[in-house]
Amino acid sequence: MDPRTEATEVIHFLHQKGWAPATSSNYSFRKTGQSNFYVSQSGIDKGAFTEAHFLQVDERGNPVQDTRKPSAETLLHCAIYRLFPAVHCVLHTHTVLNTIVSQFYQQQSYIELKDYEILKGFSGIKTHKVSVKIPIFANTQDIAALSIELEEFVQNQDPELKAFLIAGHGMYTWGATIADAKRHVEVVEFLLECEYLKLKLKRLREVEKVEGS
Ligand SMILES: CSCCC(=O)C(=O)COP(=O)(O)O
Ligand SMILES: [Zn+2]
Repeated sequence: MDPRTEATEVIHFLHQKGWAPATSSNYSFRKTGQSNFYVSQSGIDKGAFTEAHFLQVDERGNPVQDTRKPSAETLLHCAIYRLFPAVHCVLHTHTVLNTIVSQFYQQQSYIELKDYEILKGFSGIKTHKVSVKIPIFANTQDIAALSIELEEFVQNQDPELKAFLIAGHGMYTWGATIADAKRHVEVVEFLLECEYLKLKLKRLREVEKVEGS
């Protein structure tokens, strides 16, 4: 399938799931062997997104013969493609869960996902007996600074990074193919829901303990 068509289908899937409300979220794909990539136009309602809303940018995020505005977060996509040469698709979602969980866990600066079977949905993971830490960066309107922070984090702390959260904002993940990136979004969102519910159950148990004593 043409990557533009495939990526557009994924965007509609994410929008239908409620993971890209209003004009939030942005997406990109890169063709094999190219440094330029295609990123979503800024400010588009993702329910109305069409293939024509992708525009070509160079590796620094500058539009190639196009006057339209690429996503305001294009520099994060640039950083991810620079860091991971095998990556061909980057997906960013704004979900209720990734927005609130990232704020809730912001102080510890990461959320740890471990002992879950679905972790095998991440490319390269073959067992549930792993711990995947999703870092949480502070939200900012300075995307250039955030992309530098991301690059330094990957280079110095986690060269195998699979996804990251921006507090009160959203989640980024990526993959070698568009299908891999979509699967990674589903894995992260599923596990954030698990962590959220686990936390609620823990609190419930604590309340029951206090009330029972
Ligand atoms: C209305 S959401 C605020 C911007 C944002 O976080 C986002 O993901 C969409 O920005 P874009 O420039 O890609 O439309
Ligand atoms: Zn965003």
